[in-house]
Amino acid sequence: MTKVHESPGEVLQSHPGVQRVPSPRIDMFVAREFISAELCERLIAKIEAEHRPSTVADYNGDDVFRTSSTCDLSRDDPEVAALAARIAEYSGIDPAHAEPLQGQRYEVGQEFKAHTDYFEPRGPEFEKYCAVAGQRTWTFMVYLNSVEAGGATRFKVIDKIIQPEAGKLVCWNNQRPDGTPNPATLHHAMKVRKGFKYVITQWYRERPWG
Ligand SMILES: O=C(O)CCC(=O)C(=O)O
Ligand SMILES: [Fe+2]
Repeated sequence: MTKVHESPGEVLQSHPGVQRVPSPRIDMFVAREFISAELCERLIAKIEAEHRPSTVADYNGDDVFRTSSTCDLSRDDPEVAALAARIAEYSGIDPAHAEPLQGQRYEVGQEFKAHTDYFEPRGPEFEKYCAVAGQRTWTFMVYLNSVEAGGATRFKVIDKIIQPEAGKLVCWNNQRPDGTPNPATLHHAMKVRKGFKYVITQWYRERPWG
């Protein structure tokens, strides 16, 4: 059993095979082969079956800021529910704080320019997105395929690039230890140059999702 006083960072650190990204500015971990190649394939099929243009909070006037597609993965799908449960258990985070799981799909030329996953505390849409469940805390992202070219995730403040690889988990705390948003989490899903890119994303909130 996970002890309640353990932080997600401590819980994550305890798993065999997990690597802490060596930066004093961000709590970030990578685990290869977090899910099987077979599960990756089935999740890709679900994303292919249903996706819509991705959206952004706090529109900044750039119509090509996020050009990917998003799939809302249903909790009624037992495989989706099992994956959400697995991530919660792995992180030690209360599953009630999880947003619905999403899939993201990128074609050649598509990207999500440098952004943070937290909502701008003074932004016009903070109230709309955060009134019930509060700010985003941790991001868990699993790459579902190895992209033929391009598609890496670049954290430019900490000078770290994560390459897509089927089943690889990357996760980070969007907040600093004092609970304020951490600008060092800035990241860019770089353009796919060849093939497709698929990921799943699990975001957690300060309070239960509702
Ligand atoms: O696809 C990626 O590499 C990153 C995706 C991302 O940053 C997001 O969906 O918030
Ligand atoms: Fe992001």
